[in-house]
Amino acid sequence: MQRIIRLGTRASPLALAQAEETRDRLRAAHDLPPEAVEIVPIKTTGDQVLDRALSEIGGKGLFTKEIEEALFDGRIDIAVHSMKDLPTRLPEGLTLAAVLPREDVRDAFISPTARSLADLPQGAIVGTASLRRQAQVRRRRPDLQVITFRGNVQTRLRKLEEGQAAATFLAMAGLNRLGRPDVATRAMAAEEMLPAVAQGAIGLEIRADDDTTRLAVAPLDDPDTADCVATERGFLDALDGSCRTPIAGLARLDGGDVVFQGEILRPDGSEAHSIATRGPRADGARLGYEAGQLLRSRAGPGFFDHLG
Ligand SMILES: NCc1[nH]cc(CCC(=O)O)c1CC(=O)O
Repeated sequence: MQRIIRLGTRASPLALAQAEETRDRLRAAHDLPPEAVEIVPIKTTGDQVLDRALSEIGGKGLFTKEIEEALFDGRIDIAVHSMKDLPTRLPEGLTLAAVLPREDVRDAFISPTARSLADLPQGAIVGTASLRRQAQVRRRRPDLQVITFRGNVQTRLRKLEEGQAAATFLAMAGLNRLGRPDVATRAMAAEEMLPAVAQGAIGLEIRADDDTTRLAVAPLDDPDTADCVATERGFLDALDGSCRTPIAGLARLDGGDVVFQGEILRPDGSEAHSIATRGPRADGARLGYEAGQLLRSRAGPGFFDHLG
């Protein structure tokens, strides 16, 4: 009898869409019947805190801890994660077995009235819960007022319609996976807003000793995405991946090379440091890590004072 493969994921519409994509790819790779792959929605700490900026609660893995527990307990075989939400160091006994082909890496600018960030009137209100986007907006447009903005796509669009803010941002990847690319007023180029590390990538985490599942997910791995994400996560790892440091990073391939760009900012946008580097794609993780170390030393100890 065919073993049932259980996919664990958050219960949000985006998380479910990502799990469905994983299920479809698994079924196609092994010619499996529908009942062979089951999706198990799991509530996480991050899902239960809706009224505060996530950064205020602190701690890494807000969206992953309960799902990893289910993996350890054997309630699921594969944890499907937005790589963006996955801490750089995985718990002992778990491993990243595959990274799916990346969606659009860019951030979407969303506004009922303006065409772009530069186009917003002086002093306009912009809503986002992301520390990175808050810092990048303040850096580029110090005149704007930034407020914390959370909730799903529908909630945010309603808040925009009500005039609570003139604009917001969401990952293009999420909008595309939800079948709502129309929500984006414009996709922002990386030069305008450098995306979060691993944005648009889905990772499959399994038990390190589960060889059956490792073999099952192997054909789903996209080496191009995996090498880029490894570079970006190396960068994040060197910077300690603190939830309170706005960090952005994007790697692309150019032949056999990985081309990386990274940025760290003060939350108020008063200071930013960026770095660009390239090297053999096989060395991506080390390259990213070294870029992070260099940026850390360039920024100096004072830069991280706000962490206190
Ligand atoms: N932090 C929440 C989160 N985690 C992943 C995505 C979008 C999908 C992705 O980047 O892969 C989002 C929402 C957003 O940033 O708009």
